[in-house]
Amino acid sequence: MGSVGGSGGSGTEAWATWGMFLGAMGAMGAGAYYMLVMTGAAERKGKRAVDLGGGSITREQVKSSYQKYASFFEKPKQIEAKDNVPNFVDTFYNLVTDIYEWGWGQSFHFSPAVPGKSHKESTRIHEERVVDLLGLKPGEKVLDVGCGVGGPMRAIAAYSQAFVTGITINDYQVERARSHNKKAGLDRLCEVVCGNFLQMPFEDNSFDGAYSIEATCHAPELKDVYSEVFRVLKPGHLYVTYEWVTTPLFRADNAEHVECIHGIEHGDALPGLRSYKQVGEIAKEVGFVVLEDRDLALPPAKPWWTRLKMGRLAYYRNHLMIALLSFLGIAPKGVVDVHEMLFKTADHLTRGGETGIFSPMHLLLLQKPEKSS
Ligand SMILES: C=C(CC[C@@H](C)[C@H]1CC[C@H]2C3=CC[C@H]4[C@H](C)[C@@H](O)CC[C@]4(C)[C@H]3CC[C@]12C)C(C)C
Ligand SMILES: C[S@@+](CC[C@H](N)C(=O)[O-])C[C@H]1O[C@@H](n2cnc3c(N)ncnc32)[C@H](O)[C@@H]1O
Repeated sequence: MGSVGGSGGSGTEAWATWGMFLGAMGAMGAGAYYMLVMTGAAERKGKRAVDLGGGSITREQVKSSYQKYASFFEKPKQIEAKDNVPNFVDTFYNLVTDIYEWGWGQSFHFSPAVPGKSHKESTRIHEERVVDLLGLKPGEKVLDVGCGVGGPMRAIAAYSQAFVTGITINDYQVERARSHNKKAGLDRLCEVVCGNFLQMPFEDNSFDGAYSIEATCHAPELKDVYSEVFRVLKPGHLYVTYEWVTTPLFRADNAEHVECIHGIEHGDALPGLRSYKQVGEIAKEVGFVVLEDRDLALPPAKPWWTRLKMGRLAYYRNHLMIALLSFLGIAPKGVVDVHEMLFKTADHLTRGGETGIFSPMHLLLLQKPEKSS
């Protein structure tokens, strides 16, 4: 029998076996460490798998908060009660903000793919378009309606040198956005306020421009948020919004279309998607002059959903990782359910894009008239 430390051939074999065993253990450990700590899912962005939490919700409350979120869509649908919506949206962002940052980045929106450019560059191009449309100048004051953790805000401030004020209903996002602004050295230009965009804590006629990127879809009544933007914007000045809508290809009598749109609403905290036609009409009702009303997703733009679709393999890996972290007690229990919900919504969004029945980037360029009627 060869023993460790014994002499002769069998002793050498035993050492070799031990060496191989330890090597394999080391490689597995390094692999697990890489998976859990180092990999940043689709991209690297400052959140790690081991940091995933529930925003401002305590670890213990994540599971019950998710159950509460899901129950909003059960009958009778609480989501249909207008007053419940901001609270419900706040809960949603407590649940998803860390996962979004970890798996997508600091800009919580889609962008048309740009040939030869990375996702990061395409995202920036989509954000900088806002500056060009608004004609923003250094030193002007612009409002970001529904700012998330501030990816667009920082790109827009850096590109225009304008002062950006962002508003979000979610206080965890305020904390994240302020920390990112500071790290990026942009806190001189960017400020973040926690509040409801249906009743904004800003003076009338106080902004030189305003924009919203994939945020007003959370408003139970679009008219309410557009009226608020109208109120705080200086006369003659511009508002750009990228809206989530159903397109002319959507058929309300097609069961597959309806199922896909409901899937998008459930996975993205939406009180009900509006049609491409409604958004422009509502803007006019509020008093805006509509300067542009078009879908940025239409060709020649390249698909916005390829990034989502291509990430599928990474989502499976993420799911395993989250399940393991949750099992080990590192991630809060309900995070697995939240991730599963996002997994499903990724499919619905991709189908919405591929069939062309849904767009997350219907552009409205609106002007507040010099004299309001
Ligand atoms: C504008 C809104 C959010 C748009 C997007 C930023 C997010 C919509 C769906 C999200 C995701 C889906 C799948 C997730 C994946 C399973 C996970 O492993 C990593 C994160 C995802 C890719 C996640 C990232 C953000 C989205 C693309 C709404 C809410 C109005
Ligand atoms: C999908 S995120 C988009 C964030 C940001 N525009 C971006 O592109 O990164 C939607 C944002 O709208 C905000 N929001 C939704 N309803 C709101 C409300 N009633 N008042 C203020 N913010 C709201 C959310 O908190 C979130 O920050």
